[in-house]
Amino acid sequence: MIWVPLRIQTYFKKQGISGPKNKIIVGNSAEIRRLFAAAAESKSTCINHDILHRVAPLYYEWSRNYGKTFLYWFGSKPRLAMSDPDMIKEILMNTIKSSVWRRGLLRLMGWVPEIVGSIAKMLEKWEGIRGGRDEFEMDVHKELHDLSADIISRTAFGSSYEEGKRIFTLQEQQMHLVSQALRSVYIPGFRFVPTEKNTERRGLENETREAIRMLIKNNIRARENSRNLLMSSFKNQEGKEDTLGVEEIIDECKTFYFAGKETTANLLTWSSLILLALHQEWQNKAREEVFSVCGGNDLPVAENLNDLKIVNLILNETLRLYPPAAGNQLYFSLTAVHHDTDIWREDGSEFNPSRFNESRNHLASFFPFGIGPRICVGQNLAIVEAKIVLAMIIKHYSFIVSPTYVHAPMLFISLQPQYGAQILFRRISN
Ligand code: HEM
Repeated sequence: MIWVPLRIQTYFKKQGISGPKNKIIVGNSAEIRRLFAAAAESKSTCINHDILHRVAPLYYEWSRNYGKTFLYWFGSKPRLAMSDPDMIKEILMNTIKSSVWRRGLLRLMGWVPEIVGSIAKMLEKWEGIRGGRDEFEMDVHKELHDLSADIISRTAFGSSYEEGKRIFTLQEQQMHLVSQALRSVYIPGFRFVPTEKNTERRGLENETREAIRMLIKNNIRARENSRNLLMSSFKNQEGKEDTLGVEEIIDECKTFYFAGKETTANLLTWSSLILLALHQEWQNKAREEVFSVCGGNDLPVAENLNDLKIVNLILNETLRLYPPAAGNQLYFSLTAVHHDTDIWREDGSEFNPSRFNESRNHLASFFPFGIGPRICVGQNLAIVEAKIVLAMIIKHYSFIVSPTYVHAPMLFISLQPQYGAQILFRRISN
């Protein structure tokens, strides 16, 4: 408890890496909690994309005192924060082992009609809300979460949001508990102590597993998909062919449900709506492109997607400024690298999608989906989904942020708008 942390600190010190003072058992947990609480309370009077102090407050604070690479302690666990692309690449490419998710989502283009159908259903609902008015206001954050949940349920499990709803609700409740746990002191083995929160966590975990088990059992298509995605053989860590057991399949389905819904919904919220509502010139450019590529077709088809180049630039710029996924061990580094003005020049905190027209110098200067063996398997699905959503919304509505919108990005497992995403829509076509 004393010697191991001391040895680790001395080891890093010799390499010129220091950090905030470690306290026995609790590490820097108290400061981490304080920094996050202060960030959540901070309000800015103007909207800008300089968000590091809000979404990665500990990186923001400590990197100023200890440099871009520093050591801090999450309870008794050491963590190395860094924003040097070479180091990050080295770690993500060479030291992290791959999980079984390496088959990828082969049927992606075949899923386009399902994705389009799901969005059309959401837009029908929006028309109901508009109720013939020229303009209407809506908090799109929840809408886009439901949409993303529906799409992941249909594409990966062959079921609908209604069927998967219980699983999403359970996962949201788990998210709250996990988020609380992440901000409290880490004590090895404490999660096995039967406290109220731990019992609740275990109950939710068991119920989620049971719900997925039933979904796989009852829904024939879900069963086929899970066989395709998960039950086929894969190469294990020793390079030998292997298959998954039922409990492992349930584990992987859980990841899939969670990873697929949260991140994509947040990408959609930031890119499709908040950022384009704030940057009308890019909204207009994207609309012109969508009309010219998709023509009179009301609904985009798979063949249109590659030609949506401006939409692609906008999505990349959103993923750079507002990287949605926080599950990554290197999250703080990810946000820091994406906002680093040494890498992205002095306008690094501005929304400028055309920067992605230039080639990048370094693989690890932009990695919203991770790098190396654990790179996100859902990235193509996420991009295809986001392109179609953007294209379909932009064809029907122009939009600005509502005067009630408060720009407050907050890290809550993934990157969310703390007070919602209130957007004013105006219908532009019938
Ligand atoms: C904008 C959307 C998304 C972002 C930004 C994102 C980001 C990421 C990142 C950074 C990782 C790597 C985590 C690590 O290093 O451990 C990851 C892993 C993963 N993602 Fe995504 N993701 C997105 C959408 C999706 C979707 C739609 C799916 C499923 C259909 C998905 C499924 C997964 C899975 C299963 C893993 C774990 C892979 C493994 O452990 O080998 N993700 N994602």
